[in-house]
Amino acid sequence: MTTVYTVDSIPGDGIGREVVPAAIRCIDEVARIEGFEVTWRERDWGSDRYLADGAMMPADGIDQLADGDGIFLGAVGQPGIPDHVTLWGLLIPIRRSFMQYVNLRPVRLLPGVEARVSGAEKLDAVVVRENVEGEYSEIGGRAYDGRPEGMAIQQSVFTHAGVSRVAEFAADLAVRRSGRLISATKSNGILHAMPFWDEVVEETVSRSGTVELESVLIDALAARVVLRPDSIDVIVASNLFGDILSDLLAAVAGSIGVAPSANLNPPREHPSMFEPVHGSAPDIAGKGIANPVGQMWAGALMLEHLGEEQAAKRLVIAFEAALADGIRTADLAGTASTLDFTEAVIERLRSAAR
Ligand SMILES: NC(=O)c1ccc[n+]([C@@H]2O[C@H](COP(=O)([O-])OP(=O)(O)OC[C@H]3O[C@@H](n4cnc5c(N)ncnc54)[C@H](O)[C@@H]3O)[C@@H](O)[C@H]2O)c1
Ligand SMILES: O=C(O)C[C@@H](O)C(=O)O
Ligand SMILES: [K+]
Ligand SMILES: [Mn+2]
Repeated sequence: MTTVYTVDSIPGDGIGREVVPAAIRCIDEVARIEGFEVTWRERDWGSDRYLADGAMMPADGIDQLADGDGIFLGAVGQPGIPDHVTLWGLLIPIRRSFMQYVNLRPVRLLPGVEARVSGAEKLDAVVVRENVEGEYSEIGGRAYDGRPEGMAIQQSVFTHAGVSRVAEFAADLAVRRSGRLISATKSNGILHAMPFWDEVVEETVSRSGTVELESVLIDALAARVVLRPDSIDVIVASNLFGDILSDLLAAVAGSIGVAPSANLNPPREHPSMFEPVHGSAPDIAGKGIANPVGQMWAGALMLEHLGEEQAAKRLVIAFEAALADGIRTADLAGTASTLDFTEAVIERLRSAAR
């Protein structure tokens, strides 16, 4: 009997609507080759829906996703709508409702891509970003809007459970890689939350036995990413620090357009969500030039999560081969369109399967 996976696809906004269909074509192709099927439940959720109905997704949107095997997201965000409305109306509720507390963001220099800084040739790292608490919180408020007394207060939330589970995940990953783990911190300036982060990370990682833990202040770590990218393997970081570091590392690896992310619910009690690191890129949306590699790689992470490791490998090998052959989009100084690149990947999937 053929295995069938049910995946909710949410292309969302901007280039999400270009790179999601591109990646789906490739996933369907590897599924055919490997002999399984994906039933896509396409959701037209996002900014257009918000403008028409006042909500990014239906009131029972989370329930609709709950029984699926995974969620395949493009990006949300559109000029004219405040970015917190689009993020908190769709992306963040999904991450939180499904306890996707790990945001896994691998990054490495892909074949054929020119290193932007020296040392990036050997860049091969993973950011383990805390994904449901930290600096992202609903706790706070505004007062006296529009008056000189106008103010905003935003509380960070760091819990023992939240920090230790993400640290444990990162330590386990470090054990399977170099054995080294960097914790991004700011315990010199952030008086309560970051010393707490340090303590809980240290206590958790020490239980893992062999992992060599290095706490690095986030400002110095940002510089180190650029100056010595090859000195970095696994990083565990709070929600905001991990967000910033992942764009920075992606840029060092050539383009934000190639970076994938997996929003994981490690106990597998709920579906996980796979998306590129990048956003809806309104500056290039509709031009057909977006790099679909980040979305394709996110698709490979999803296939791996589903247990289809062979299919995941095939997909990564195929987009790497297309890049190595010089087929590259404009962000990587190439001339290929999204469609050209996608066709090139499909061609390589087919010829490798022959
Ligand atoms: N997970 C998400 O849904 C998510 C992530 C980040 C940003 N956003 C939203 O996206 C919107 C735009 O945000 P931004 O401009 O800060 O970040 P962005 O990632 O959308 O774009 C930053 C720059 O990178 C380029 N870029 C991004 N992806 C690319 C790709 N695949 N190929 C080629 N070039 C690419 C863009 O053209 C732009 O110049 C905002 O509304 C923001 O809130 C959403
Ligand atoms: O988490 C966010 O802030 C949205 C986006 O920037 C991301 O990296 O997923
Ligand atoms: K995204
Ligand atoms: Mn981001």
